[in-house]
Parts: sequence; structure tokens; C-alpha cells
Amino acid sequence: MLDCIEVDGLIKFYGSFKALDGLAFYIKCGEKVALLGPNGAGKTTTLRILAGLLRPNEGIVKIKGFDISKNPREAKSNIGFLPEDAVPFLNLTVRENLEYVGILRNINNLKERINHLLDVLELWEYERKTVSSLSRGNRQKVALAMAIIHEPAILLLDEPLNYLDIPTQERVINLLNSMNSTMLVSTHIMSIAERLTNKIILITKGKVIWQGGMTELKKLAGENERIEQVVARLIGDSL
Ligand SMILES: Nc1ncnc2c1ncn2[C@@H]1O[C@H](COP(=O)(O)OP(=O)(O)OP(=O)(O)O)[C@@H](O)[C@H]1O
Repeated sequence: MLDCIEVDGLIKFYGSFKALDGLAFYIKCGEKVALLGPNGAGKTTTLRILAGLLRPNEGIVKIKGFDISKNPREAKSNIGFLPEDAVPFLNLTVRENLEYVGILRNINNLKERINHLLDVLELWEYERKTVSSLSRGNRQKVALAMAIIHEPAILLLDEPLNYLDIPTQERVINLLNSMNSTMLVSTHIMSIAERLTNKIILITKGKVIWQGGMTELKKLAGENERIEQVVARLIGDSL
């Protein structure tokens, strides 16, 4: 199977602070992977580099074989990115936000696609409202719709269920599970990782410390040990 995401030797400095320290991993097309790690491990930095919004100091990122620094257009056209605390354009309505990204992404059946997303994310009553007037959860739904409107081959999701109520979380999990996209999901919540993904990449201090299948991770659990405790133990051992 082809690698959809290739990350090799990534180094990222913020000033003199090294946030990524030779990060390397590969994700095959079709895989659903959780990016886990403690606060400050470098998850958001990694996703922003993969989305082409941040440049690393060193290292290579290839998206579907396209080097993001040499062929950014080809690489980025395959990506949908939901940033953490995403804020759509506040002064545009929900529909205008979706039309804006839809036009940028050159979507043919844009009207039907927008109507479908308003349906599945239960956003019809806010269609003509400006995003500034929406609750944080509804803004998150709009941001998610903007990330998936072009049915991207590769979806990068940073804490996708933040701010969503429980019925909406269920709706969004079903929606994401119905998509064929390769997925890399950063989350602190193990139950979300378990429901959306079946592989784990665990990072601390900008390096991979463990990777493998969800079942493999569960096998590391001692008697009466929860999966969260296993992750905490692996992180503790790496420090
Ligand atoms: N713009 C910035 N300037 C300076 N330091 C930064 C900047 N952005 C991130 N950092 C630092 O880089 C490190 C990695 O940050 P990052 O946001 O990628 O971590 P994270 O794993 O997503 O954390 P969290 O789980 O808390 O969201 C942290 O120590 C953070 O303080």
C-alpha cells in the first residue's frame, strides 16, 4: 500500500526552543491514525507542518508522494485540515464560509455539497447567520464542514470533537467514519482515538516514542490497567 503521509527527520524550532526533534513516521493510504502525546509534545506543530501552514527548519514531508516544500499545490490539494480552536470567517454567514472554501477548492457540485453538509451537521437554522453570532460548538461544526467540503484524500484533525455536545459528537464520529479519507487525528481523549482510529503514534518532546495498532496498545495493559494508564506509563517511561 502507498504511503499517503511521509514524515522524516522533522526539526522545528520556535526561537531557541526545539519543538520537533527529528520526528519521523509513515501513514499508509486509508489508515486512520491517532496522534497522541502530552501537552506541548508537538502535535499541533506537526499537523500545521503537514497542512503546509508552518515550515520546518529541517526534514521532509511528502503528501501522496508530493514534497510539500517543492510541490505545495499538489500536496495541499489532497488535504483537509481542521485546526484546533478553528475560527471560520466571523463576518460571513455559514453558507458564505462554505461557498468561499468550495470556490477555492474548485468544487463542481458545490450547492449540493453544501446542502448535504448543512443536513448532516444540522446547521440549516444557522445557514444565513454570521459565524460571529454562533456558539463555539456550532462554529466548530462549520470549521469541520470547511475541512471536509472537498472530500479530501487526507484529513488532518486537531481535537475534532472539542466543544461539541454528545449527540453532535456521535453524529460527527459517524460522519468521519463514513469517509474514505486517510486520517490523522490529534486528541487527548482515548475513547475518541478508539472510535475514530485503529493505529497510534505516540510522541513526546517532538519525537515518536511508540507506534502500533490499537489492539497492540491494549495488549500492553496489565490486569485492571486502563488504556489511558498504559499511555501515561509509556509517556512516563520516555521522560
Ligand atoms: N508560536 C510559538 N512560539 C513559541 N513556542 C511555541 C509556539 N507554538 C508552540 N510552541 C511550543 O512548542 C511546543 C509544542 O507545541 P504544540 O502546540 O505543537 O504542542 P501540542 O502537543 O499540540 O500541545 P497540546 O496538547 O497542549 O495542545 C510547546 O512547548 C509550545 O509551548
